[in-house]
Amino acid sequence: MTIVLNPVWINGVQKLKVVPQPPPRPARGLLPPAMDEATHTVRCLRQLRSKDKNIEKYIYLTQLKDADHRTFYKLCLDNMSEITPIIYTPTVGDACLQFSHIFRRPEGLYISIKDKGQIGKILRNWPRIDEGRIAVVTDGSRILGLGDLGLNGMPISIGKLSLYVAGAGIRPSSTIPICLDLGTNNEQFLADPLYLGLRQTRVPREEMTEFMEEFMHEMSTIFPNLLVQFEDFSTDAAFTYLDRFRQRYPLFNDDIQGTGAVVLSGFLNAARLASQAAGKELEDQRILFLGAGSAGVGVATQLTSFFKMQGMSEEEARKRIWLVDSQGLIYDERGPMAEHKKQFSRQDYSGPPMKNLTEIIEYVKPTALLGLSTIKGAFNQSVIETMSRLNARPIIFSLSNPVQLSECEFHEAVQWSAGRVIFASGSPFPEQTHDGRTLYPGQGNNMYVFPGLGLGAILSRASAVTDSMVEASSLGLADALTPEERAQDLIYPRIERIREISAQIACKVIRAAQRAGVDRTVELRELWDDQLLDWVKAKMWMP
Ligand SMILES: NC(=O)c1ccc[n+]([C@@H]2O[C@H](COP(=O)([O-])OP(=O)(O)OC[C@H]3O[C@@H](n4cnc5c(N)ncnc54)[C@H](O)[C@@H]3O)[C@@H](O)[C@H]2O)c1
Ligand SMILES: O=C(O)C[C@H](O)C(=O)O
Ligand SMILES: [Mg+2]
Repeated sequence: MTIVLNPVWINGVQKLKVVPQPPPRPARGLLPPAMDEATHTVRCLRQLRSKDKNIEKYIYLTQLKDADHRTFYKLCLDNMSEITPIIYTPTVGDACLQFSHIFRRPEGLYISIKDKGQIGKILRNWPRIDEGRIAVVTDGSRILGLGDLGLNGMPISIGKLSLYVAGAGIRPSSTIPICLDLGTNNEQFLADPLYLGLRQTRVPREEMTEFMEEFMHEMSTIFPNLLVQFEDFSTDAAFTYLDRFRQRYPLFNDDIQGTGAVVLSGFLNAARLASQAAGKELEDQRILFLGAGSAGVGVATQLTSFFKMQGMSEEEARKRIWLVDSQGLIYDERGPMAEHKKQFSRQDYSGPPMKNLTEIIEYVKPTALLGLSTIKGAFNQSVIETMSRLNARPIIFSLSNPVQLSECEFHEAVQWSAGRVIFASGSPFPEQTHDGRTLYPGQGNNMYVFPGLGLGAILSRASAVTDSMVEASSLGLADALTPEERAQDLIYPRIERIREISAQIACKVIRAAQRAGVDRTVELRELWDDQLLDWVKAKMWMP
């Protein structure tokens, strides 16, 4: 790659900045005479649309990215709402299930338990060490709601990083998709002769922790400017390694923190609509969760901020939140429970275990019902009709992924609530017409947050990702709705505007990093807000 040194002014001082240049056009004769970029993008879009199955579209796009990443990202940017569901949720779920069968060429880094003791040596094999800025790391132990997929989880890291590039303009060469192979308990994969991972069950937790310590240490030594995003670790590992490493390295857990931020943002907008319709105050909201895993508890924790913004204490805020897991309503007298659930365990209920969701709704009288349970159809007609009887505009977020695990589909929520629902889902659903009106579902997926959160953390060279930075990303997203989007009752902006939104989120994150004193690009402190926004936008890579 050619390098050009461009003079730039920083705080009145002229410095030379390294600007990598695109590769030169192939020599005359090596391209057909009528080949031009714009028409080629149209050609690729036609080829993509000619495929019937989404998994074939996924394979086509993977190969296009490998052969010609500029055209791939141009296609993404020009067709965000069409392409995101293919390279990301929900199709990426099928890509993971079939990864060992559809695999063409390797992409990313594979580190296995067999590499313990020499992880640094393996990391040094990465061809672009100096450029590394963001790694998405999974151990494949809880891929979407699909369970333990072992090494087949790699497409999750790849898909998230494609959205970093498309959605936030992170330079492709600075992204590192990583899959840690610590074994799998997926018997079907272990028996599959094509499975690409180690043929062994998962290692005990103690051994995993030693591995993770070595991995994080070597990562920070070899890639000193790297932000790490943990993705789709099983519940206990997700909480354990976030707590263990977040003070020592710049990292965040997308399922706990990214999801918390995206749902807080959508909830802020939804609660305004619901409270207006009911003629009530924002502080009257009561939230019931189905699912108390890493995402459920992550979101519940972040939603306490909603109540604190209304002037409540932490304790009062928690009292507005009820959690249900596979055993039913979570309350102290039920008996021993996992550590992460305790903070939301109810002390004000002491009857027999309550398992039926409609009965729990009658007891709690929630204004909002949020699903992170992986249970398809859990929000059935009786559940939604009960929510609709209790609320002028019920808030229903059916957040489990992929689409076949969603607690309910948008058309069901519209029909059973007679068009009154305020709805968001993890996976995309088509819009609906009701009584001559077009209703749009929100996509409450962390994809709205992690690109901007990551961009802000990378550009400020934050030494840690603080709670205040995560919250700033959420408020940045909530504020990003345009008047037109608000007029259509949207609670999330349209995905086509993701670059603009990511830039706004990144600015809020940078300011939060500065307030927390974890920023290391200190010259950004001198910039006014509009200068900072311009600077962030100028940093974004364009295909
Ligand atoms: N929309 C998003 O951005 C987003 C982000 C993260 C996770 N998710 C999705 O959320 C889901 C859960 O993820 P997680 O990491 O919390 O998983 P998890 O395995 O940690 O948690 C699942 C939870 O659901 C509960 N559950 C299981 N069966 C139940 C039942 N029959 N009734 C009630 N509760 C039941 C479990 O007890 C557990 O508390 C997944 O489908 C994941 O894809 C969505
Ligand atoms: O990957 C997604 O689509 C969202 C989330 O991180 C999940 O695990 O479901
Ligand atoms: Mg995830």
